[in-house]
Amino acid sequence: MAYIDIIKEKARSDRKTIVLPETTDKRTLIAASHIISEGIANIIMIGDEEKIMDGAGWLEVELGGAKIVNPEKTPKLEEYIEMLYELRKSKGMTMEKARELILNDYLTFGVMMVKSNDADGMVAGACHATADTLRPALQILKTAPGVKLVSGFFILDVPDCEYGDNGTFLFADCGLNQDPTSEELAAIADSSATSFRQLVGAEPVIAMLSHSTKGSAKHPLVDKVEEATRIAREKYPSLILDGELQADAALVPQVAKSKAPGSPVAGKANVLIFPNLDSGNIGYKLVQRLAKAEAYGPMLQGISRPVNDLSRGCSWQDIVGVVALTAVQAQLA
Ligand SMILES: CC(C)(COP(=O)(O)OP(=O)(O)OC[C@H]1O[C@@H](n2cnc3c(N)ncnc32)[C@H](O)[C@@H]1OP(=O)(O)O)[C@@H](O)C(=O)NCCC(=O)NCCS
Ligand SMILES: CC(=O)OP(=O)(O)O
Repeated sequence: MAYIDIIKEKARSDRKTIVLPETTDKRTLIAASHIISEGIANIIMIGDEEKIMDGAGWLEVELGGAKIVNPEKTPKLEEYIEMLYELRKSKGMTMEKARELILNDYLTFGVMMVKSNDADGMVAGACHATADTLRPALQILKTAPGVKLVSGFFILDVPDCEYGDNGTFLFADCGLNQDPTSEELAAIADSSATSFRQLVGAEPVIAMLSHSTKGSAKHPLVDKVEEATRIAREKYPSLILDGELQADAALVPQVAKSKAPGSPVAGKANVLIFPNLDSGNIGYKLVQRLAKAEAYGPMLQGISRPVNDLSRGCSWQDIVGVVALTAVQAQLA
């Protein structure tokens, strides 16, 4: 069974309610119809019912089972405005600004639905840049208890691949933290271990990636990853984690033997922690496009409720996959 089919099956076993606020996006409408017909999640779409149904009619997709919430007509309008104002007034939010956001910014409206337990999770980002998609989630939902940093990961399912967990990998951070410190990289490794266990169901084997393996290069960039490895080992001693490792040493047993003999991770890694967002974002897109991998994300970890992003380059199938993964996160929340 393909990785994502297992996730869809899990999602179906305890159906959650996911908000899709980008209802002018064609791929989102097509994805919604598949999610409903496959029973993966209950769907809430935000916007004007007539416009959404016109869009669906034009695309010839069935949205019969979706709940449509129009911010202008919802009985929850005043409650959400008041709540947003209360949550953000110390950061300069006014009642007027809160009203404008709740009425006009569907991403903020969707996050407020999740915050208010009117939905279990949200997926957006097909037609919004990541910064705009994630900001309301970070501002309103905040980190989960005991977590300092939210980070972004992808699940990659690589065809015909003998590495990782039968070709399935977690890559982080590919979406959020632009230049994490050593301390932050260690925290990203710990959150990624939890996400991997939850969503892949296997033991994480974590490589802290660099352009150097075990001191083969000298540079402050290498020192950062070496220090992150030291911190992670000290703070999370039960993790199977090693660094600094180049990608080939992390993945390929033959290369691991010569570059990092004796490493518990080299040649076996299934969780790859990138040193910064340039390498993480470029790395996942190369694997997705050149190796024809399925790429689901950027998913968030460390946030208090499940809200996940998409690439603007996503397909409707990617949206279905991320919704299924979001539903599984919601089951575990
Ligand atoms: C997401 C992002 C926009 C946040 O940065 P920002 O707009 O400058 O916003 P701020 O730093 O003021 O953060 C906004 C809020 O989110 C919180 N926040 C930001 N990053 C956070 C993180 N990694 N973990 C937890 N909270 C975070 C801040 O604490 C702040 O909360 P507050 O307003 O209650 O104080 C920024 O990190 C970013 O642009 N990341 C890259 C996204 C991207 O382009 N990715 C590539 C494509 S996937
Ligand atoms: C994840 C990502 O790179 O998002 P986008 O392609 O929308 O910038």
